[in-house]
Amino acid sequence: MSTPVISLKSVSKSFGKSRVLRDVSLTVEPGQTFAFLGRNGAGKTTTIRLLLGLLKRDAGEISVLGLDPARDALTLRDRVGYLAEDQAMYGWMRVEELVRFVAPFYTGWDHDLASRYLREFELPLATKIKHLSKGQCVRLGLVLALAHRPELVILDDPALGLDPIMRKQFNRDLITHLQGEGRTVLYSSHLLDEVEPVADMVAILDDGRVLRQEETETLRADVKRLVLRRELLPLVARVARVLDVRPDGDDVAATVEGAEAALAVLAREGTPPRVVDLNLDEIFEAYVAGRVDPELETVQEPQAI
Ligand SMILES: Nc1ncnc2c1ncn2[C@@H]1O[C@H](COP(=O)(O)OP(=O)(O)OP(=O)(O)O)[C@@H](O)[C@H]1O
Repeated sequence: MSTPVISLKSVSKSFGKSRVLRDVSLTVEPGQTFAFLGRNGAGKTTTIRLLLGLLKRDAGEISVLGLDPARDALTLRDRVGYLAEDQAMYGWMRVEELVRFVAPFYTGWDHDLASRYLREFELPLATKIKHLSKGQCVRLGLVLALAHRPELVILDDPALGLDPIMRKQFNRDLITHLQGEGRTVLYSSHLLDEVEPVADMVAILDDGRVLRQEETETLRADVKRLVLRRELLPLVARVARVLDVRPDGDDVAATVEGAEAALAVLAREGTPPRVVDLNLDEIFEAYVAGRVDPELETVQEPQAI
């Protein structure tokens, strides 16, 4: 087993009385593109700030590239590329001035690569930062995050300020390029259709807790929507976790974790359901906003013990 690039073990963080992260454990392996998913306020940015040593944890262990960010934040800054959600930049500088200003902070700054990204992202070198559009600011932030060829790239909602065409290009070209170079990418987002084609691993964070970390393909195989007669639900709930149930004509559509076991038990009963494959968006929604009857939860209780 290789050493993980990122490891969080039982990490907690509060701001005053508000507990923002509860017992968070995550692992990101070298070369992975890791999608860190959560709704607004779930705790994604707080986790990222802990990884960069910009905040201190209250409890738990964190290792990034083998270092403790609370102690080695400066060393890490040289080895990690970070694009913040709301990147603050010196508005009075021109694009080329800012790039020249930032370069000496990094030992591995690659001037040719910076020029290439500036060209590819069509950034106007002589324009002042304060006159750039939002999308241009994101693209400039990316140049600054990537030109020192970091081993780990952390992108906090990077596609947020980009138009749909730029977003597609971003995913197809940039992430593929980073993957091709073997870089590890942690990509925080709630624009899931953007993440789906590029992520190897997915973690779903909700209200400061990790609900699931799984390889994207495994998650898709494990979580399915089954359309079946309502009276069969308790049977399913005994072998699988029902995340969401909603009416579907005379039947119900149940989104379940553990689809294989559910299908096996329904096959034994001679009542195979209609199976619907789900995209990441639908899986995410089932985990964070799924609704299940209270009576079904009672059936499920023994499973949780
Ligand atoms: N410095 C702070 N002081 C107090 N509360 C904070 C601070 N930073 C974050 N929070 C709170 O912690 C919670 C998690 O915020 P965080 O920014 O980590 O969420 P997020 O998942 O990144 O959300 P978004 O997708 O909206 O950026 C929120 O309720 C937020 O208000």
